[in-house]
Amino acid sequence: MMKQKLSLYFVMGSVDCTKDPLAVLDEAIEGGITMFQFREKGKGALTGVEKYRLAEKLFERCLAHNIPFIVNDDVDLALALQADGVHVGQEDEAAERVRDRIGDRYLGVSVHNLNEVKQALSARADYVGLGPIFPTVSKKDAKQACGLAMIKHIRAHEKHVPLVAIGGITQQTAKQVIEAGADGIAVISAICRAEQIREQTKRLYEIVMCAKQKGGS
Ligand SMILES: Cc1ncc(COP(=O)(O)OP(=O)(O)O)c(N)n1
Ligand SMILES: Cc1nc(C(=O)O)sc1CCOP(=O)(O)O
Ligand SMILES: [Mg+2]
Repeated sequence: MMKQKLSLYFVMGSVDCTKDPLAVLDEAIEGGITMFQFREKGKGALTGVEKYRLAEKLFERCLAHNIPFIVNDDVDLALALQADGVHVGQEDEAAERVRDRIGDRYLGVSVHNLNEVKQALSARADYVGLGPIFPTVSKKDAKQACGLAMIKHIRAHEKHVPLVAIGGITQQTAKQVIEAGADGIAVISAICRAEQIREQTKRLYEIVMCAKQKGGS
């Protein structure tokens, strides 16, 4: 179930969009995204009531289409909205504490190596986000790219962990990412920077689903 939801995970905030974020999300939903993360971060990001109002509207769209709505970093916001889950990184609120606060909502944890995967699992994470796989333009403080080899390494040691790969993934690389052992791809620019968001999202979805079918996951 979780592995299916991770297939095409769209991560986005207003800063990533060149047009109305609601219109971007609508098109991405029409294109077939399977999960959404509200990541309102970076220069010019909304805060306070404005951030809350945008989150509320994006959440409504996801609810209407049965797409899990995950909040990045901000556990208070996730609880206030009764969102489907939270995603935290190694420098955010500790995963164990987040799990205690959110109960059985989804918990995603960013990881960069096998040790962090094991820690995330002991904190009762529902999935891990491994990245950056490739260099990314969307996260200023991203670590060095770990490449497809890290996906293979983690999958060799943790056969069942729901794992989504993130960072610089495009239509050109999505197939290799799934073949390396990821259950899905998480993207910002491959959707936000697409000229035709609906069509490009649909293409990404087809690539991922086709690669997953062949790999039997
Ligand atoms: C699915 C997914 N994976 C990884 C991240 C990165 O989280 P983090 O390292 O906490 O960095 P920020 O996104 O908070 O800048 C993610 N957001 N989503
Ligand atoms: C939000 C995020 N986290 C990363 C990590 O490595 O943990 S890379 C990243 C940005 C992903 O955006 P794009 O698809 O445009 O490369
Ligand atoms: Mg974070």
